[in-house]
Amino acid sequence: MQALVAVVMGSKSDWPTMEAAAEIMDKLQVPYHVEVVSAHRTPDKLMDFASTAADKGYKVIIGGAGGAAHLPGMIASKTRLPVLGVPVQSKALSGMDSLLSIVQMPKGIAVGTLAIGTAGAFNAGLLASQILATSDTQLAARIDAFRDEQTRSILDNPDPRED
Ligand SMILES: Nc1c(C(=O)O)ncn1[C@@H]1O[C@H](COP(=O)(O)O)[C@@H](O)[C@H]1O
Repeated sequence: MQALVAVVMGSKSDWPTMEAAAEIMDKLQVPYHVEVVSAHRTPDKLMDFASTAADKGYKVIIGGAGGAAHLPGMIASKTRLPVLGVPVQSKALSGMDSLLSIVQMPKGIAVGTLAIGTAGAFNAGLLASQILATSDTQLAARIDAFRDEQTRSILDNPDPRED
């Protein structure tokens, strides 16, 4: 099946965070592609990836990186596709470095920045799915069902002392 979302990350060490994006897209049946690409370590591959992403049929790109996280911004500089950036939690600065590297884009090149860590990765997968759902009514229905399920699980068990 044609992958509609590309999930790229700066290192294999980012996968334990970025797999949360895959988790929600699996649940919502959104086809995606996963690959390590680094602005710093594989700069030519990054430029090639970003400049051919739209021709490959991707509609949204999720980029996760930690530390000096230039990856999402550099991808955004070479593609018109929406880029969602996930700051991976770093050891030295707990992800504040990743967050600020991704969020402080200069005017004119946009990256949508999510929260630090797995919650941000999960929401990046969800937001990518919501973007695709603007032109896919079946996916929209699956997202509504996911949200209903989430709401119901809270309303059905509101006592904080019980699992
Ligand atoms: N921030 C970037 C980029 C980039 O922005 O291109 N490439 C790798 N990295 C990050 O370096 C961290 C440490 O990587 P290693 O664990 O491989 O040493 C990872 O979080 C990765 O995203």
